[in-house]
Amino acid sequence: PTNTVTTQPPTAGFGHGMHEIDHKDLEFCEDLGAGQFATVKKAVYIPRNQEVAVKMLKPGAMSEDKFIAEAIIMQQLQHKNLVQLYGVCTTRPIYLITEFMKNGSLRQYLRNNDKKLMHGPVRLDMCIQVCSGMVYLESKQYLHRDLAARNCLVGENNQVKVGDFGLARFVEEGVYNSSKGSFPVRWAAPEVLNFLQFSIKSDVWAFGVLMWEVYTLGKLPYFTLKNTDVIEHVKRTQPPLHRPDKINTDVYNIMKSCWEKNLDDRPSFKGMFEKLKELHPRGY
Ligand SMILES: CN(C)c1ccc2c(c1)CCN(c1cccc(-c3cc(Nc4ccc(C(=O)N5CCOCC5)cn4)c(=O)n(C)c3)c1CO)C2=O
Repeated sequence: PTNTVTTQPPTAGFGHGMHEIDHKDLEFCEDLGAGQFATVKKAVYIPRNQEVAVKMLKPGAMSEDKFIAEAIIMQQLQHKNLVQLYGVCTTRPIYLITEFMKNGSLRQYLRNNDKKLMHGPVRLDMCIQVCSGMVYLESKQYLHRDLAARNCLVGENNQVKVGDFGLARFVEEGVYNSSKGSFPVRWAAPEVLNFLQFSIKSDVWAFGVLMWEVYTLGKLPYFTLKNTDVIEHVKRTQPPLHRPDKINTDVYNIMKSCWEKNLDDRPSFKGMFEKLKELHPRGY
């Protein structure tokens, strides 16, 4: 029932429990880019003099009402490896105010910093951080639905966080699978390609592809194939992606386990997290 009085749980807002942020409390700085669904600007949240990112949903790209309702749940998802949603401006255009990550998307970071990322531990550490954020979402039975290096962000000293979790649900019908062919086929599990069957196990499949992106320093999965051929390839090729150079066999085995055809044979994020931590030289 919506009419019960609930004491606001401690939210990730700016501490005052409200999830509504007023436009006038934001001082905008430079553009951070425009995704398919939103344009994002850097800003300062004046009352706390805090750097934030402001995501302005592109009108029509996402159903705004559904999103506002979801924002309250998203704001309560709090973990050091999830980009924190601080609050929303519900007056149109809808703004989402999130934590600012100074080094942008993980995919860009991998491609722009390949020199210093060449040695193993850093790449394994990045996979462990993403896995840690996904262990938390798994524990909350919250699906990402579009896990990929482009949807993760990098902060100070190689800190990696999972972003835009759950937003895929609010993309207006037809935007994802529109003629623009923007559906993330290269990260999609067979049951998603066949039946759009999303589950934590399809997020696990995507995590395996993300690990491959990290170890290839941001290569496009199946870069020799075009989207339509990827669908056929994934259905009949096991493992779907070749072994990246200079990867530890145990790490590659974990990556391959994400791509089991039968989703029940794929590991949990919790299970992978434990195994990945054991493989890290500095130990966790
Ligand atoms: C439905 N799905 C899956 C969605 C929905 C929205 C979005 C995405 C997926 C993912 C893409 N995206 C999006 C679009 C634009 C910005 C952000 C985006 C970019 C940030 N940070 C930065 C920092 C620096 C730079 C930069 O310019 N450089 C160049 C110099 O070297 C350092 C990096 C870019 N972004 C940031 O902190 N947040 C929270 C979001 C984001 C991430 O949020 C979205 O807004």
